[in-house]
Amino acid sequence: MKQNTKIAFIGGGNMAMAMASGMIGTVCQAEDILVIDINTAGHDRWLQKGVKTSSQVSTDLAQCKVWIYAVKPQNIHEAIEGSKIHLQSDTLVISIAAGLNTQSLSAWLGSQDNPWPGLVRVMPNTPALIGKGVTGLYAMASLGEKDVLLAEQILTSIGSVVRVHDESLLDAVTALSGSGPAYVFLLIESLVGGAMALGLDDKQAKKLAIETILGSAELAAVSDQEPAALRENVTSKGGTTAAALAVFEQHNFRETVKQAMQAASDRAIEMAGELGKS
Ligand SMILES: NC(=O)C1=CN([C@@H]2O[C@H](COP(=O)(O)OP(=O)(O)OC[C@H]3O[C@@H](n4cnc5c(N)ncnc54)[C@H](OP(=O)(O)O)[C@@H]3O)[C@@H](O)[C@H]2O)C=CC1
Ligand SMILES: O=C(O)[C@@H]1CCC=N1
Repeated sequence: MKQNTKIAFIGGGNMAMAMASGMIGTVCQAEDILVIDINTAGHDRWLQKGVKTSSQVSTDLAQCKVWIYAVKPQNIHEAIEGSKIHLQSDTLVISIAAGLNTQSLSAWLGSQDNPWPGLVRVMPNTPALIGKGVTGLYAMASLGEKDVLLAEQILTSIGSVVRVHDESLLDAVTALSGSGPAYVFLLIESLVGGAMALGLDDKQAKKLAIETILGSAELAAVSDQEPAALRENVTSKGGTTAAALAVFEQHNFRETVKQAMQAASDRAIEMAGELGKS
């Protein structure tokens, strides 16, 4: 990435903050970022990071080669309408909004007859805050490979990137890694609750739960054994793990997870239908 490439976030909430935190000091400096957020309540957090913020668009936006729309899906059409006047012919636009597809977004950025060609749709996740995110990326076929590489370079600064060539798969990515951190936090909450019921205190329970998840994930990442084999390694015949797993099976754990992910994916498709009309 060229030095001093300017990057704008339109919407400066949780996800923009998570992404910018990973980007600053790796692919850019704080002064290379511009945040436009109509909600001034969060401006102080950005100023403390040394990032310029504004509650309205200005010609500063035209100086930014990369625009990242990081508003809620229901606000993106309005945000595009309010900013697109500053688009330059080489602006690379990245949308992180769940559900909304490139067909709607590129028509809003350009027009129905002349859709904006320079668009990448991505699905990051909140561990980006500590550089451990994982992002699904779909690039429109009309986008030049140089811009795809630029998008990948920016996103690699907040973790790893998985590119998909069929846009509909981004809804599956949303159901897995986009929403996934919430599933893991729910698991941590449940483990802590279970441990406290068994007598451990909150601090002990939290440490044991988090370290177990961290260690298991790292083991799965480096091991040449499949997750199922790693699970079997823990499960002694007639032992404690077998007793616990039997309860999970009785309550259809796998089916529950599958149904939850289906609901997330269905909701992404539903939002695209509700909001994605030009
Ligand atoms: N949170 C997550 O884990 C993930 C979220 N996403 C996607 O990221 C996007 C942002 O989510 P999140 O960061 O949680 O949302 P937030 O609500 O935290 O942040 C969005 C910010 O944008 C502001 N805003 C609203 N309209 C405009 C506008 N027209 N111009 C400029 N700013 C505006 C909002 O102000 P106000 O509060 O006044 O509305 C708010 O401060 C969503 O589209 C979501 O689908 C993707 C992956 C993971
Ligand atoms: O809950 C949501 O809609 C967003 C998208 C993925 C994570 N958070």
